[in-house]
Amino acid sequence: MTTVWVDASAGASGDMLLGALVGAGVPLEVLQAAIDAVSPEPVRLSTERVTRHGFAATRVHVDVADSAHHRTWRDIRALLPEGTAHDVFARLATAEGAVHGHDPDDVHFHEVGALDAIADVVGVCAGFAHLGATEVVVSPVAVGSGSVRTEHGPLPVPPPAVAELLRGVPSYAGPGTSESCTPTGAALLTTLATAYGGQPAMTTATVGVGAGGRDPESHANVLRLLVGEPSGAAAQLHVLEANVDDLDPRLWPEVLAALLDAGARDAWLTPILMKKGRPAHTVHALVDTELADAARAVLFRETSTIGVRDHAVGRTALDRATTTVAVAGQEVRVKLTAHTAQPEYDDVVRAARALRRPVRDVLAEATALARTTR
Ligand SMILES: O=C([S-])c1cc(C(=O)S)c[n+]([C@@H]2O[C@H](COP(=O)(O)O)[C@@H](O)[C@H]2O)c1
Ligand code: NI
Repeated sequence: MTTVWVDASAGASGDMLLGALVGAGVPLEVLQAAIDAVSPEPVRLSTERVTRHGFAATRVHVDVADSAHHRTWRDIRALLPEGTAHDVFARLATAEGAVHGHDPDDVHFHEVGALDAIADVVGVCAGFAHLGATEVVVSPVAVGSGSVRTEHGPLPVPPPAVAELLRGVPSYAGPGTSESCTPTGAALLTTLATAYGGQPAMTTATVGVGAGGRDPESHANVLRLLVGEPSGAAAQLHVLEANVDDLDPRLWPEVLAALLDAGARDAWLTPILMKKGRPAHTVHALVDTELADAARAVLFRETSTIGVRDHAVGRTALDRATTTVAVAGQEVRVKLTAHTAQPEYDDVVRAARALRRPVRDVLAEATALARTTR
């Protein structure tokens, strides 16, 4: 399992991503070979060590022979096999088609001609594949502010294609006073991302710092990749909450069950006194980022709430394992940590009923047995 966290707090572009991948240890030859396999004309990659506001970074130069030749998505699709690079271009073409009111097939890729875009997209996808990324978490994306000069005159930042590509994705202006995230950068991030948010719990092995061509006064214009292994400690979770004063109380157990079925790690109620002295409940669900939407949907579907709060929370969990002990021949699963041995209560009740013994006796015996087997 390899986790990659993309720090896009200074924005993203194809060349920043290429630089960060090389900085994180992906051999340039891997990127070059992937591009050579599809490019209709020669493309040459080279690297340069640069500094951005005092920070060392890798810049990848993409030299193309015919930067004036514009290709449409129809042309490029014919060059690309099915796969992630194909998906990135399809997203880009769909977004461009939407904002210009064109058929995606007829979309021309901007400014520098399609070869440069092919190199960026194919190279970046090959780089992530080389890392073996199983989880790609993308930070909120800085898009910049102000305006950007294009062939067609000035465009507001974020330019229309970026705004379209980042629909449903956390983004903000960030430190840049011009365009920080290009359409190619946005298409790459949103195709590769498996989740969005701050750095996930991980043990970082390598850090890649990628620079593009611009070196503005305002900030270090770099994109960082943290590459490592996922770790269970201090996971980033969410607590969803809603105060409810008008639900038939008989429904609450099913609401909690539905939240757990939707993948919540825990779901619980607290009694509260609401405005106008009304007795009510707060329903809470502890969820992983990627399951928050599903749990939120349960709250809207199964309760009468019209709003759900969301707090990002840290959580430090002890490593745990499950063992099975036999109490007078009855199997009881026990959850073990370095400090605790906790029999599964449902198993204990089933065993106690089968043995016609008090639940607390079976609980004590299962706990003692688990401690001796540890
Ligand atoms: O020329 C056009 S139509 C144009 C449109 C847009 C839209 O967002 S729509 C953006 N741009 C700018 O082109 C450059 C190159 O972007 P890449 O993704 O190809 O690197 C960039 O500055 C875009 O904002 C041009
Ligand atoms: Ni455009």
